Amino acid sequence: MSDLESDSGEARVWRRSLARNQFLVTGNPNLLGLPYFTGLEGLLGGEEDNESLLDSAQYLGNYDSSDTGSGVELVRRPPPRYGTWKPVEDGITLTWRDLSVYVPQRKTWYKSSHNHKPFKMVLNSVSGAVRPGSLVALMGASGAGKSTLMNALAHRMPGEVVVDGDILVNGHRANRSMNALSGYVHQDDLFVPSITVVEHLTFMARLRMDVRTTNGERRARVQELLKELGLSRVQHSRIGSPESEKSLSGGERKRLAFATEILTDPPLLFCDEPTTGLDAFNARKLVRMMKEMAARGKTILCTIHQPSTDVFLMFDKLLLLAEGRLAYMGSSNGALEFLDGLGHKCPSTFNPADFYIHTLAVQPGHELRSRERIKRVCDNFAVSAYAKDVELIIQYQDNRFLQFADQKSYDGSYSPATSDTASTGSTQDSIVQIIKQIPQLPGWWTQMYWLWWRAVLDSYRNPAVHGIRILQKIVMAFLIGVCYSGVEISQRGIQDIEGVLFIYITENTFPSVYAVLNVFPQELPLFLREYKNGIYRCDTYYIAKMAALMPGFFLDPIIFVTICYWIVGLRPHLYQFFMTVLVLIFTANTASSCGAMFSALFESLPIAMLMLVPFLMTMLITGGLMVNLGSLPPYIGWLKYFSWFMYSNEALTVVQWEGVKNITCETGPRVPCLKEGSAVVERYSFHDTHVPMDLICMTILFVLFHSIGFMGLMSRARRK
Ligand SMILES: Nc1ncnc2c1ncn2[C@@H]1O[C@H](COP(=O)(O)OP(=O)(O)OP(=O)(O)O)[C@@H](O)[C@H]1O
Repeated sequence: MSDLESDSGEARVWRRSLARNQFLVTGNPNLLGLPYFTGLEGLLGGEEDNESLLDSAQYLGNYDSSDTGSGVELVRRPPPRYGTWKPVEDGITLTWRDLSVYVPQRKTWYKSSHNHKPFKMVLNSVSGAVRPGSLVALMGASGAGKSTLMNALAHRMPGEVVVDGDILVNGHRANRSMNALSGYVHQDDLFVPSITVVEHLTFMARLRMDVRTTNGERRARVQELLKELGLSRVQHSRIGSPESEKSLSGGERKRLAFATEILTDPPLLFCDEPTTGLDAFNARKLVRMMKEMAARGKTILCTIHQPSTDVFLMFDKLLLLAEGRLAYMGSSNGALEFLDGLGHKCPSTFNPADFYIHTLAVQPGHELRSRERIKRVCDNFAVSAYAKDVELIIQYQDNRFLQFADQKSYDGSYSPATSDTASTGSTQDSIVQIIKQIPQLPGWWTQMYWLWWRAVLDSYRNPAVHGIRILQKIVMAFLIGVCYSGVEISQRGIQDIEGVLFIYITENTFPSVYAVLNVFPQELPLFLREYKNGIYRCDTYYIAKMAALMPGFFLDPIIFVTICYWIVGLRPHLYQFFMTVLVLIFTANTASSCGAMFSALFESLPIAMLMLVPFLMTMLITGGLMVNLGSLPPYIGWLKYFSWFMYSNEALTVVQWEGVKNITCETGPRVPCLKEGSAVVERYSFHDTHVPMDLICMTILFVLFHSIGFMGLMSRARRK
């Protein structure tokens, strides 16, 4: 050891050990002259005790600290074990000041309109700070606003919710860049049920880990997490869903959700009740993992319900919320002292966590008294020394922000007087400058590929989507074939042939529409969450989802026509057969695009169905199947241009009757007779030169329906 510097006035000494990057510190860190410590000036207020040194050590984020009795030993942490990119070394300090959240209130018929307030305040001017290297427990009674606070801090609030106040990351407004910086373990976990645990983690590793990470490193990280979270045994089990064909237990799902969020080792982690549903052993193990992450400089904010005493003691700091207000923020022991000072003493037999919740809950039957108690606690906290400590950290972070703004305005690239929105761009740039090592996400094609991969696994493991549908197609093809077998080219045969073509169209329309109708409503919550987390774009999701289903809309018509065409006895030429298949492939795909449009436009399946039925009926009527197109009134006739039934019907009719001569006439001069195929085509107001145009029009409808569907999904994703 060698003395490197000492402060003569107050005999503060710091020394560095001979081992590289290892410090033994005694005295006030303000005097150390290290860049890490300079920022703490004023924050520590000249305190010299070891506790503030430990805090300082934690503040550094990339140091481990221990109290040796005579001083504090700081040891630089080893570099991360995986990936070519390194986690953020300086860590993240998250601060928020006067944060209020207002949620919209729906107007109900029984509430008089003058009493109706459009917004309800669920968070009331809450301020706080979380420093790197700390594991903070966010506690409060049910409905206190814990999830709301976490969502607001994580910038994962629905669009209709109003968030007022400042949220700063290392002194800068983070906004959407928060997605790249943070992981968020939600209270309710959402997965694609048909894929396995390892497939899910592989998918996430491909889309969330830095693009420079090698495949071997990704696989190693997945295996490491499976092992650490005790999921190796179930890695090849399907995740399943809690309502049906259950596969993973609730605890396993929780652990998988946690593994998903820590895959990238984010510098900031929000966990909303991650231990709910876990047994004591797994809850302890999970919190210990968080503790280890915090010890590596991560910033972790975690809501927790009824933790056992030992789990509770693992948290460094405590944040208590009550009725949307801040009731306490500081060390876990400090909360007991603070409440004790207000006359709320924790009985020795009580778990402190239970005591806090009990003290800050609105107790049924004693609402008024409970609210008075909560108000008193919150009011007292606002003027307490604990609140001042928090305020000091916030002020320090504010100063960093102002320094940045001054610097930018000096450079001429930033004006502090500009609006919040205007400053967002510069602020995001600054975040990128500060936190240089946030993962670089994969590009458009990689996203497409992996989303398609997951969608294919999902759809082909779901028997309702393909297996049963193909079986149904085969059965229907035989049934229809038998009913119409032996049609002939005669006057009576015209009706039979047109009838069977009508059945072909409907049989390739309705199943295709309904096959996709539930695709988006069913997966909407998962899509919205993943989209908000910035895992992928809306267009890649939409296209991948459709691309995964599309082979079915090629296969269905091929199977159907191959069986049915020959049994019915339609024109026995390869050209007519292949053209019939082709037209029906176009029909099935256009119909599926219509289903996708309704699926994406409406949030739930029943509403999508409700809207679809009149639309399909209109398309069917204007398709020339039920009514001669020539007799449609002009004010409704234009709708036929949106009807793929019409294009398909025309193309199939032309293909069947093209070049047909000498159709036998019934005996008797009064019976009308169509002697040639062209006369049949004309009879239905079709044109025998229109087949290519029919195919082009169906393609245009396909693109139009998908474009509308995509825009619907996009606007929902942005709104929610
Ligand atoms: N989007 C919303 N619309 C209407 N009310 C909301 C919304 N979000 C939150 N609230 C209300 O705000 C209050 C706080 O909700 P929040 O979910 O944050 O509580 P919590 O402390 O996380 O509760 P719990 O522990 O039960 O999950 C509740 O009364 C809730 O009904």
